[in-house]
Amino acid sequence: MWLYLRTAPALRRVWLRPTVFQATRGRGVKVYFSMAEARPSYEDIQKISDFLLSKTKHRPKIAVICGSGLGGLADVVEDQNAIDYTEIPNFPRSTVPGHKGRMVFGLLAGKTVVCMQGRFHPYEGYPLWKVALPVRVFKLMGIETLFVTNAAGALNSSFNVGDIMLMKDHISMPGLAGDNPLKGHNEDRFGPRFPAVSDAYNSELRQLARDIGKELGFESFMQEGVYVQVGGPSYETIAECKLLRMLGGDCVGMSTVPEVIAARHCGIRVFGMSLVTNMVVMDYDAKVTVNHEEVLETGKRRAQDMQKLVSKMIGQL
Ligand SMILES: O=P(O)(O)O[C@H]1O[C@H](CO)[C@@H](O)[C@H]1O
Ligand SMILES: Nc1nc2[nH]cnc2c(=O)[nH]1
Repeated sequence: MWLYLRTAPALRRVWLRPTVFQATRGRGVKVYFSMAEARPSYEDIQKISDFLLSKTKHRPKIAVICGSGLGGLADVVEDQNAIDYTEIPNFPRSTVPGHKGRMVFGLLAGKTVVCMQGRFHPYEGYPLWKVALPVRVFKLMGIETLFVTNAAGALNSSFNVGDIMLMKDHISMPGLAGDNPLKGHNEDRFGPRFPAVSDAYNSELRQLARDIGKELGFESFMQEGVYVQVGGPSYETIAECKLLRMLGGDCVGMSTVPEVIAARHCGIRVFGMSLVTNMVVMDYDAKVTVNHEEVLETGKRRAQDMQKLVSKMIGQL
């Protein structure tokens, strides 16, 4: 059963699920309803894609999702058309400092791109399908390659603040606990019910990053490793950090994996990169704690190098 609610700024369609049936003596059956926001259909996502393409002459095949404090890349896009998320119908809003909340179309290193200057996170209250929604919009726009960046804490003690880690794999804590952006009805027009993600991070793009990193003299601060996605927004306890390191994680953050899973599901190839903005706290005697200001500050310091690496890679695609 559908219920239509008028909420700012739009009319929202809410699916009412009958959840509890309770027999009442002599009075038939009582039905209780719980509310869940309806997922957009393929056609709804097509409308978002058409809306965006109607606002720009650019027709990108490459998309970039910028992490916390790493949106500067979108500012150097040339001949740009920027669309605020608040203008896009049925699109989430950015609520986190360091995420401007704009979709920027234009040219980077001579290639047509679209950059998301700000991503969505589960801790903002968004379900995983909504966090990954922009990737499906990208698919219907014609995107073939996705670059994802994020700010992350290093679990690997041989890493340093300011290192760039090429993502070779991930561990999704929400995924292992049963939450996944693909949970629920599978839309076959995007991809199969059971997609493989053992090859999620494209090895040729990783090799290109290594080669370009070498050319740029970045070898001393380039790493490769496994990103662990946690729910946040609280940072990890010391015991959690020790556990995640034992599981094989090199960096930890609160994002990226939902977008990567949705991208691989619909056949978009992915390159992922983490900027180490802090070392996680592993010592009970430590006097330091992690904070978002430090995360954004490190982002600023290393942003230029990350931008150089990403634009050179895009230039060579
Ligand atoms: O992953 P991005 O969006 O780069 O941001 C990272 O930094 C924030 C915490 O400081 C969290 O949102 C974490 O996921
Ligand atoms: N979960 C998590 N996310 C981060 N983003 C940047 N640093 C961190 C961190 O230490 N932990």
